Amino acid sequence: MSLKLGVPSKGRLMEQTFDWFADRGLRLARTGSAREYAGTVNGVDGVELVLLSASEIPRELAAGRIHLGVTGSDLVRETLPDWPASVTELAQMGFGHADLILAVPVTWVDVETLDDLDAAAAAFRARHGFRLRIATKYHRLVREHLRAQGVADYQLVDSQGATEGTIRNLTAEAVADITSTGETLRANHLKILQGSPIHQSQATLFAARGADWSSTGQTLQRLSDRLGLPMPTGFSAQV
Ligand SMILES: Nc1ncnc2c1ncn2[C@@H]1O[C@H](COP(=O)(O)OP(=O)(O)OP(=O)(O)O)[C@@H](O)[C@H]1O
Ligand SMILES: O=P(O)(O)OC[C@H]1O[C@H](OP(=O)(O)OP(=O)(O)O)[C@H](O)[C@@H]1O
Repeated sequence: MSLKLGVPSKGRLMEQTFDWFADRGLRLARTGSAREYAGTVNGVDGVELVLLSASEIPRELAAGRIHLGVTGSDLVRETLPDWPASVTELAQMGFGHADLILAVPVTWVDVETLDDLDAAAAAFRARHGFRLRIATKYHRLVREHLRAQGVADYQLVDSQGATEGTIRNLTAEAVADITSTGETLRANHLKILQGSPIHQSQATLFAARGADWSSTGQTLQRLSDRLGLPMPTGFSAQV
């Protein structure tokens, strides 16, 4: 049985993943046409490349259908309840950095912090008769963060893309989304609430606890050696 390595199938995340492995002596390459999501790994025997949407990789890891996977740390935390029970982090890869933040319109001059948002949310509910709406696709992470900070007077509305546009479209009053350059927020006249981001994400190499390691433990050992990573505990090489 080969060890299945899942990597993002397109865009910068795929290219930077290929570069990260190449810097460590492993050549990842797509095979066939640009639309064929299969590939090869040269440098360590017994590793099969599986190209997947970055957002599907957490679920594939949790189901044990891939042994290793590269995706954003935000997507693993958002997708998998109790993620450390399903996967273990092998390496933070140093690219794909993005902060999950809360943002409100720049015209809300009295709202700079989460405490301010909490106060504004109470006033909003009193005035409008419904809870302030926060648009996001990061439901789990946002709920956990707001619960930990004692903020309850809000509702989440789902937005799977173009989230910053929801305020202009009057479907939300605030957004929780990832940002890297800040350009999308600026273009939509939004400002980030002060304080730590909800999560600081980067591309990360994960191993699936539930995958079948019975015949792939030795391959993981060879791969870890090649990448200069310690062999993770609980995945010991099988002879
Ligand atoms: N503007 C950005 N800058 C840096 N990282 C980003 C940016 N947008 C997304 N990311 C990161 O890239 C990863 C993948 O994001 P995204 O959700 O777009 O992938 P995806 O849903 O798999 O894409 P698709 O469904 O179109 O294949 C996430 O971990 C996210 O944090
Ligand atoms: O801070 P910036 O560099 O402007 O990047 C932030 C934008 O990037 C992501 O969107 P993406 O391009 O993935 O499209 P989406 O809106 O469909 O999620 C994210 O959702 C923000 O909209």
